Amino acid sequence: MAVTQQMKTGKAAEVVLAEDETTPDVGTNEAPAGAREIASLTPMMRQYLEVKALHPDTVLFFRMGDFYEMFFEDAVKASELLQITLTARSKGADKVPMCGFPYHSARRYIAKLIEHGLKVAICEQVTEPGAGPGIVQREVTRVITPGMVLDDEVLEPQASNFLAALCWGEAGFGAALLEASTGEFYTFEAASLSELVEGLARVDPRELLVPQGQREAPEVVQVCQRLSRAPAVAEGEGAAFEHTRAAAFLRSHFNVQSLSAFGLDGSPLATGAAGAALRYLKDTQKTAAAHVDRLSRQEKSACLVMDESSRGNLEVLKSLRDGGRKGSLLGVLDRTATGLGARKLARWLSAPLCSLPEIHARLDAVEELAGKSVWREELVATLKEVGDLERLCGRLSLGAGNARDLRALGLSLSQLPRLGAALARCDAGLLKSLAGPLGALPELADVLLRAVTDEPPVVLRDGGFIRPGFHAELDEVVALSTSGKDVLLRIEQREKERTGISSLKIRYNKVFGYYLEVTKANLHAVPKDYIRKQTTVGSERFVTEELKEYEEKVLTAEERRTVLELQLFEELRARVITWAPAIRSAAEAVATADALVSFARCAAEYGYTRPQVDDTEGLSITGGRHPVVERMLGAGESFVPNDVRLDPEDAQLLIITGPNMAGKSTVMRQVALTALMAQAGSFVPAKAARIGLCDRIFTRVGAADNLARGQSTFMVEMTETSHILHHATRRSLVILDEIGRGTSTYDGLSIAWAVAEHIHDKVGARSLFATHYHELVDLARERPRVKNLCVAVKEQGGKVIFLRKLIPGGASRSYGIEVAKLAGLPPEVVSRARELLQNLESGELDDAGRPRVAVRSSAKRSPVNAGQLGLFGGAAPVVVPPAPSVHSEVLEALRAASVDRMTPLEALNLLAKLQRELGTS
Ligand SMILES: Nc1ncnc2c1ncn2[C@@H]1O[C@H](COP(=O)(O)OP(=O)(O)OP(=O)(O)O)[C@@H](O)[C@H]1O
Repeated sequence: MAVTQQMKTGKAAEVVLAEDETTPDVGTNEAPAGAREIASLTPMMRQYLEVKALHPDTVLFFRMGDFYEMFFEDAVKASELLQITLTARSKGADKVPMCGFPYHSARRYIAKLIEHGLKVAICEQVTEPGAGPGIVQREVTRVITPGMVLDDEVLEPQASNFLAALCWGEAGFGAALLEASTGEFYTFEAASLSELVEGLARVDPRELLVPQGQREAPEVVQVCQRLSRAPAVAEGEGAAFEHTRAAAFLRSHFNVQSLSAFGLDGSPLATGAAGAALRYLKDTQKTAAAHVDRLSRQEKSACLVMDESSRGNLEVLKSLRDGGRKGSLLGVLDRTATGLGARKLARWLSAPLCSLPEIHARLDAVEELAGKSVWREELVATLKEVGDLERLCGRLSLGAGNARDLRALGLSLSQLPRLGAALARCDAGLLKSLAGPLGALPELADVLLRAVTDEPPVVLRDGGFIRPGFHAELDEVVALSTSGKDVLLRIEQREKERTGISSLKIRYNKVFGYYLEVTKANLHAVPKDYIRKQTTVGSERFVTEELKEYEEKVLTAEERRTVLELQLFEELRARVITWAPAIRSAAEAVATADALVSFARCAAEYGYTRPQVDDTEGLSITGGRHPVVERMLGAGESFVPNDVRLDPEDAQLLIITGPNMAGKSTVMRQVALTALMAQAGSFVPAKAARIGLCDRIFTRVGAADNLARGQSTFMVEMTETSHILHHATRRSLVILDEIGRGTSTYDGLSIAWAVAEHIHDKVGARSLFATHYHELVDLARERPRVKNLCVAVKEQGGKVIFLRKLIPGGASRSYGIEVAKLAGLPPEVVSRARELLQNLESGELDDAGRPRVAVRSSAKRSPVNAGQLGLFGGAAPVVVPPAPSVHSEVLEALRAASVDRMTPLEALNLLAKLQRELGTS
């Protein structure tokens, strides 16, 4: 990094430009390196192509002085995506497409390319121009990929940015999740693809790393399709995933004899994935990755599992409307003060706990913080002063940080003792335990704040970031360079007086150094001891022996100052790296405190209560509200609370009926969200709640096409339902909204009924089942643990009033047509729908066996027209006289038969005759 920074000089730019101008022949604009005559290229373009050949799948930013340039197809692609002008190097047939921008705007452009899922390789000048024979040497110093980002401008503060390395075999899948900017590193193994996707979805990775040649493997394609945001896919060397090699690599990185402490014994797939992920980080960032100092294994049973579609349906992290945080549970509950806390909270909501002691520990902490409002807000004020410790430490450890990062780290660390002292005074065990890691770093904070100035420059090479008084030698050199400048000013004044040339100036440029400039009109007054250096349009430039001497002193002092400052920066950085594990522990404590404070703020401000979480299999919520819907209601609207009780003994499956728009989905979702919040350690929007631990939450809500997966709405619905039936247990919470609506009524009803029976008889999971099939309420008569509930409405003056109240019993009507009317369907369509509904309700078929539904009321009055219209018949009905059919004769004979006066034999004979007439015997 230091070398990189040293190259950022204007002088380098001049040399490179000169090199540019003297190299007109750069070949044709057919890009691939292999296809061109390398020998005929200029040395610099040869160098470019050599570097590019090592990084073929990246956009190569090639440093040329103060600019990054791109060539060939990279230039074409980048100019379009970045909206920068495409130019050409050289002319005629040898034109090479090229584009570029000043080095200091690189972050912005990197961010854009990463957003498009591309990788960027940064190729820097690693020798000083003119330092040796030939052209400046260049090397790729970092590769930035969607999953390997360190820069604040590219990263969202509240969101994690994970790489997921995957490998698979007969035993299943191994995954490693690595966050380059913070050093978080986890592994897990999965027996099936669904389980793998569940584990990955918790962190929503930006990039997948798979073994060479596997990018198109069905496993990879499916993972990409099933995640809510398709990640970029990179391939890593196959050998890096190989178990023994990966294990050796990990052992050497963590400096341990065995990987058993990381839970990797007997887990070849997880080990392979972890080894490959860490190697990818080291290879792309070209560093030792010291901040990755721990690796933990995620156990499935440790947290409440939600599959990707359930998490999406419940809008836990993102709203379904636009994929943003607003309108999601996270959007409501995130009142954190730091990026660290926001990321922690998102993690807690995507993986709620399954361990009662841990849940209770969080709830105790939230209870204490919720009850002490003044003190809580003081904590918030302190937390706001803490920067992103994880990312600051990560950047500095990976060699990508600058002096501003040191200063920000120093300021943040200096707040920790205050935070620690406040937490140590708490009663809740979890809060108290956070104080420990916060007290370990005052020494580092002190050094950083004493060393770095208040407003250091972004670019290290610009210098001036070490505070006076921190380093004696540096102070001396700085004094010399500034006093040298004073001397130059005195010389200028003296020479003006000596020559009488009042416009005489001492100036500086990189080629000639310091010189005296005299305008043409004053040349007659130039003394003999001036040595002419250069003539320009309006003036002449001179030097003197005295000026040369001072220049030497000033420049030497400035160079020495730069060298010293960079050296001091490296020393400070090394100190940060030494303290990295302690910084990461402190960051973890800050994040936990912040997330708990955020829960407490919501609890206090939104009127939440502490849930009772236990290991029973029941669930009971009194006066429950939907945490998001209640916050979205407009002025004058208020949320109607509802009670829900699920019990394995007598209310395991609740069938919820009610008109459209009544609030069925809302009440079911609020039950799921309440359970999820409770297990994440949050208070819940209810008067009282008792939640028996859930192992998984499943939701099958709404019907969304998944065209990307090539499946129809109904297919998606059935696939998800089948997943639930296979994976739900007695401890699960299942939310099913309108199962079967994606197909014909009879098919849908049959499927819904069979699914409900299966859940009751075989699965035993606590379930809520909303449906428009009123027939389903009959299930309660047959099955002991089925209970019917409906959402009440009132009819008043021909209008439907939604009461939003959940009451026992089944709904008798749908009011779908009333809702359609509310939605503005044309009046004639609404009244025709009413007519059709009446027909349907009075029987399916008319006497002639035709669908009654189509008959218009007016037509019913006229026997001539009976049964003549097709479903949704046209404006001019075609009159066809009813053809006597065998069926209608048989029906007529049946109708005429007086069964109560027949002997059994007569009845049998009649049956046989009718069958013969139908041709079935
Ligand atoms: N308890 C409540 N208090 C206040 N408003 C509510 C309540 N429940 C639902 N609502 C409002 O009613 C709207 C419709 O609710 P919801 O989508 O749950 O109805 P639904 O019965 O599932 O409808 P459909 O059968 O058409 O899917 C919600 O968007 C919300 O604004």
